[in-house]
Amino acid sequence: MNVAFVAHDRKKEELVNFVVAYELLFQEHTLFATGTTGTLIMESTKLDIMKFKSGPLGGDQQLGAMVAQNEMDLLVFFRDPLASQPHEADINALLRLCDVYGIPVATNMATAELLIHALKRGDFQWRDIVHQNRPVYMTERKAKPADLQMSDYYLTSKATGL
Ligand SMILES: O=C(CO)COP(=O)(O)O
Repeated sequence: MNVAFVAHDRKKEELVNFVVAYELLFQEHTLFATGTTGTLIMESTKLDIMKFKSGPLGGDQQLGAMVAQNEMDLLVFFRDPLASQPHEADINALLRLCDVYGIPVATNMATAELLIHALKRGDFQWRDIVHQNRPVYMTERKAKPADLQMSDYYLTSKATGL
């Protein structure tokens, strides 16, 4: 499955700890993240993550583009409910698109735990039906972001340095 991680600054440590705890499970999936979140997770794990731009610089919108293609299967987005963000519009747009396309979203640890156990159990298999028309590289369960060509996806932090 394609899984995306995003966390606002005061939630980043919580998200990194969460991903570390389930690193073995996440190894089996194709991972994406906004820039800083992805960097922090990669520093604490051996996971390969395709990093988009930092959230305020368009990362939420890049993830939203994947959602709009129905290519994202799970979004773990630990947002900060006690701080306003300069890119609030982008955040709302991303979450809105997840509702448009019926994408499972966890915005806090409790929901993330539930969804991760569902992922482990195979409860996300219905997403394979959605992906029937996907290119092969996106349906490969074990495909790692490193195996993907840059041209396969949008501009990422690997290309932009952000
Ligand atoms: O701001 C964000 C999501 O709205 C997160 O972006 P970063 O992971 O780059 O900090």
